[in-house]
Amino acid sequence: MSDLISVDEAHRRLGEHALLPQTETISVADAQGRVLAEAITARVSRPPAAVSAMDGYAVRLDDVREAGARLAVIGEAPAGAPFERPVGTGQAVRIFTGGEMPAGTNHIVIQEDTDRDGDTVICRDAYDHSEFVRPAGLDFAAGDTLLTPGTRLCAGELALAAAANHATLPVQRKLRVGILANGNELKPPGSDLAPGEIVNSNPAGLAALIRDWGGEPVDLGIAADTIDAIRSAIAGAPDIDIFLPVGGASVGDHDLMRPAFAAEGFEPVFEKVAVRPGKPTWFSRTASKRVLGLPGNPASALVCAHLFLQPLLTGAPLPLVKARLAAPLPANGPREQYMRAAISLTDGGVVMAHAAANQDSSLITPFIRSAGLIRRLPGAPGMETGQVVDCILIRAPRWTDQDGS
Ligand SMILES: Nc1nc2c(c(=O)[nH]1)N[C@H]1C(S)=C(S)[C@@H](COP(=O)(O)OP(=O)(O)OC[C@H]3O[C@@H](n4cnc5c(N)ncnc54)[C@H](O)[C@@H]3O)O[C@H]1N2
Ligand code: MOO
Repeated sequence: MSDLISVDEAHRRLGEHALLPQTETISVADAQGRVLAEAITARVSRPPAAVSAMDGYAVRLDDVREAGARLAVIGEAPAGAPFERPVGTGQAVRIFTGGEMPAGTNHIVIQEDTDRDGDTVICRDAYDHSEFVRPAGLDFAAGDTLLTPGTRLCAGELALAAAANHATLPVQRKLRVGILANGNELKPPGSDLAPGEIVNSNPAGLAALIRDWGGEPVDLGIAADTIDAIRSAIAGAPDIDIFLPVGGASVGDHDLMRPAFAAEGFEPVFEKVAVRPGKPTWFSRTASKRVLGLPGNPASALVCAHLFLQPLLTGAPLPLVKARLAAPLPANGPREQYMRAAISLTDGGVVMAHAAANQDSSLITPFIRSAGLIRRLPGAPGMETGQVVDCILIRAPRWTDQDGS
């Protein structure tokens, strides 16, 4: 089980052991960014009846085929208060945007093209086809399936669900991801640091990514470098779906995360991945829980969260784009490599990737300039400026970025 597996094989095993989503029902007002669990069907038609698209007069088209028609105004139809009687030949109804078309009318003359003489409206122009009428169900009809399961709810989807007369929506319950740091050297941000101590910085970045991917981060704190300390942190967090231990993943005497989780009943699915950075990344499971072990090196932790936690949380393929290299790259070694890179646009609109000069796995600073990770397959030859590479987007590019080195 200690085999070094490829990134593709790791993805296959993650997919095989993905947690089945559970459903909860929440208010539309709280549903931004959530993932629909069931199809949403329209409870009403929109618009519910034919309505006017403009302020003006609802008329019979046949009455205004000649310029200068004089029609008797027999009532009003503002939005929300339909005019109930049928409209006959030679008659018109004053109507406002969103008002229902009265029975018998099939055309709107906008008010700018009319003159008013007491209860008579004079339509100055001639018309040969119906205008400014929105038919019933133009947007959607009652019973239409509007949204399918798996849809992420953004502005358009939320407006649509509300318009279809849904106050609540069935969504996937957020997976609770428990971030567990480990290391006697770690202290919370803001601490007075003694010699040898460093800041526990990885959870801050990982929690942000978990939220971006629709999960709920839970800070399980810092466990000391003993199996018992790690085991009690695991046992003390019973409502976690995915444990995310960070650090203690490698082969040193203080790398105790795997044995601690094994002692708590987690069975290994993979133990190492041929990826750079992040070779010690590991994944284990019980019947209802998963644990993705990330290396403690900050760049390894963030990159491997993108590569392996993201698909576990979103169930979606990684967001790949093609870009041209802004600078040459050396040949790659035997591990698949993901290089932090700025993503920018040339004046001509070509997407460019510029790998950070230093790819050391301890560095955090390159992430503030990097919107992408250039993917280099095992043994890939050196590449020249302008050649096309695959990049995983790790955040929306700021297209004004010009350089990432
Ligand atoms: N003899 C070998 N040594 C190492 C190997 C190997 O194969 N053989 N692998 C190296 C690789 S690759 C990586 S990556 C690291 C992984 O190390 P661990 O996951 O065991 O991480 P730690 O040793 O706990 O920490 C590494 C580094 O990161 C710092 N760290 C840890 N946690 C945090 C945190 N929450 N916030 C900020 N910084 C953190 C820690 O202080 C260390 O400096 O192992 C190599 N070694
Ligand atoms: O995998 Mo480690 O991340 O190479 O430093």
